[in-house]
Amino acid sequence: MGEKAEKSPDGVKYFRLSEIEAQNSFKSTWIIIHNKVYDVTKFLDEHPGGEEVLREQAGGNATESFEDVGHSTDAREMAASMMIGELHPDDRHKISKPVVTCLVTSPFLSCSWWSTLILPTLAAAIVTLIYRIYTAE
Ligand code: HEM
Repeated sequence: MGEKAEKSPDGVKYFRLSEIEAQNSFKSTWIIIHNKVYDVTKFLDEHPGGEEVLREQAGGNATESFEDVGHSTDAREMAASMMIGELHPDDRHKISKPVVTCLVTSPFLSCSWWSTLILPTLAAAIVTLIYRIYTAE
């Protein structure tokens, strides 16, 4: 009870995360991208990126993988035609990741926890090394 699909005030169908997670088979494959729910069952063997990548995300949050690929506008329009509803607002926190504060940004690295830790540490180590060499004599 309570954990059933509902409609938002503007008529969008809301799915609970538990309902979406159950759609992870060949018979029915749903994925979540930006809190929207897509039924990609019929699209599996048409996907230019292959069905395997979609099946790996089945029943779960595919937002990051979808954006990492840098899908075209065409791809986004195709996705829109497969949208069947949205993740229930009360379940959205369950799939969102904690926000990483980016201390160091570099064009070669994306902001990740290790780059924010390793880069400053490495920089400090190099400065210390140079300082030691200059003050050795
Ligand atoms: C409804 C969702 C999706 C649609 C409509 C879609 C559609 C497409 C389309 C049309 C392309 C061709 C390139 C382009 O136009 O950007 C493509 C490529 C690709 N897609 Fe998707 N995609 C979806 C979801 C995903 C997800 C969730 C993943 C990863 C888990 C993924 C992984 C890829 C990869 C790796 C390629 C690149 C293939 C290559 O360049 O050889 N796609 N997709």
